[in-house]
Amino acid sequence: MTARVRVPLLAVLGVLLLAGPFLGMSGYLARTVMLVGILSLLTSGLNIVLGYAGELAVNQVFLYAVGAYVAAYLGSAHGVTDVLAVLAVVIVAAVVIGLVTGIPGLRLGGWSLAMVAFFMVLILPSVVQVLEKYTGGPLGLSTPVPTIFGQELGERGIYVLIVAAVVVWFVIARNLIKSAHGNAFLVLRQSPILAESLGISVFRLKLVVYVIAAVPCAIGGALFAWLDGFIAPDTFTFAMALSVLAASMFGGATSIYGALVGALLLQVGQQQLTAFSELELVIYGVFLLAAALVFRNGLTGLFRTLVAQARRRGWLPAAPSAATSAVRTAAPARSGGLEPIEGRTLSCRGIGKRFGGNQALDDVSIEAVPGRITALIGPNGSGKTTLLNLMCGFYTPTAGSIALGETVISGLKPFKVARAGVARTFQTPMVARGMTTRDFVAAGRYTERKVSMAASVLRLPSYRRGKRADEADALALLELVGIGQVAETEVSELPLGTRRLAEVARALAARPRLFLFDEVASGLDPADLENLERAIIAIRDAGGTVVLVEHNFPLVLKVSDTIHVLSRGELIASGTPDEIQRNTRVLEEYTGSATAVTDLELAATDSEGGH
Ligand SMILES: Nc1ncnc2c1ncn2[C@@H]1O[C@H](COP(=O)(O)OP(=O)(O)OP(=O)(O)O)[C@@H](O)[C@H]1O
Repeated sequence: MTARVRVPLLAVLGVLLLAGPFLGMSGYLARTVMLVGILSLLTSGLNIVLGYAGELAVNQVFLYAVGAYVAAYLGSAHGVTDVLAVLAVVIVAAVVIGLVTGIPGLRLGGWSLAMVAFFMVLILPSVVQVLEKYTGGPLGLSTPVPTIFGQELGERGIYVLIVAAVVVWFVIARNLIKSAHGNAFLVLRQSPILAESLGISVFRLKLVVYVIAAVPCAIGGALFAWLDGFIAPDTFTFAMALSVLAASMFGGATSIYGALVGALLLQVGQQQLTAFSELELVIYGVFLLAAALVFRNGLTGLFRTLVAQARRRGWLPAAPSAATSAVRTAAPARSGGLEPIEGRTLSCRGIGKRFGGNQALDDVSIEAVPGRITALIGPNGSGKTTLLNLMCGFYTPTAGSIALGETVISGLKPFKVARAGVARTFQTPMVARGMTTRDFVAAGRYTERKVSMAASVLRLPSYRRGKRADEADALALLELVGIGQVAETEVSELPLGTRRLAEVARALAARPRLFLFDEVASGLDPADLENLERAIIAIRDAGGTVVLVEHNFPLVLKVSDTIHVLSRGELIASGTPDEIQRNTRVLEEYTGSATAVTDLELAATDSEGGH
């Protein structure tokens, strides 16, 4: 469904839903709609933190309780019932709790964070007890009727408030996720290593996602307190935490509206199964297992797969590509060249790297200069990738230092090295699932052209300008590496060779000063190889500093200005391709590897014949 149809359709549905009670909707149905809405807020919170930050932080019920108690306490103890004032306090409370639990929790990450989150839900009754003076303890707390500008909200008013809050939240979530920030979240979920190499501080972004995800949960709590007019600790149970998890898995954690689908299923299911309430945990367990086994991306994922299959078989028309052609015309025509790049000299001085008892690199000193291609070759296990990982901050040298221009980059975190102007590709290409090739390439510019989250949510002109420029840039770069035709294809579905070229375009998008290509030619067919060669030469000609770690000797001999040869962690030769081809030490070292020597000799013959 195109946005032109979807947006008005959703708007009409939203208005009909809002007007429900005025059009004769029954009280039971209205309550179901409100409960689905509230549960969808919690599910959306979990979806954001699990589906995008990749952290199983199931603390939504804790935040829900915080929202509910804040609303109830402000109303009953201080007479503050104004919806906007209370929601403002609730949001601040969610942010504070998000920060206080997220900063230590996210440092631990993984299962430790999941345990912390479960623990938060388990200790809730004790917290309520300890704070009895404010929470009413096990007896609970009644919540005065909420007001807006001094007017009390009746039943219909509360209904409109809840539905409006849910609609507003989903618009916010949608706008955020469908922006460069959402793409950065997807990169983060796919691989923290990839995120860091794009200049993203993984810890900071995870914290931001975690805090954002806390907000709808706490708002849901306040709405629930107003809906029922009374809250008690037995509302905020472990079973509820599981129901949120089940709703997320059913709807699909990376689908924006999957939270609504999951919440609807769970809420309606719960209402139908009240006779079996003692079996609640068992039922959720079965739900979770079924969701995990049958459809890993939830019902919305299943729906998307079915639509994609129907399109492939021609039962449905192909996906609209109007957006592509619009962007295509917006892309500046470039004659295969690049804008000038301000390359920087990379200096590695006396580099040593030890892994336990294994000296992977010993006293290696090399330099790569702007406007030149510097290749790093050597047999398997000679230390090439280790050196590359040192250059981009994934390892810290045990001896020596690395500088980019005047800046010492060894010892910096990878995202800081990336921000200093270092971009890399990976031996096994790393791409994020759930985004187009064009968006993946544009993600390379995430830290360069930052449009704030607020501007993205509000779709301000700065957001639109940034998006247009990023898309045009990404398309031009895809054209440059010869794969413009896959701009709208899901990047994770590209074949290996095309994925490698997409990575090169992504590296270029960051406008770095130093390019590190790790075995970028492996797996490429001749046509792709030609495109790659052209791109590397374009980078060099534009003034970039290029380091090429490669086993493809014909390519190395053809494009390199300088070649450094590593063997068992030591630098055994440096020179021009001609010098290296005739270096007896290099040929001797390669004799240890039958394929390598054949490759090098063959390559030498090839390149001589070729020139
Ligand atoms: N994280 C690590 N922990 C322990 N040892 C490592 C680690 N990374 C690399 N090594 C070791 O360092 C040495 C150099 O490995 P490296 O991967 O850098 O070689 P390479 O030249 O890139 O090889 P290839 O061409 O096969 O990729 C090897 O002995 C390897 O086992």
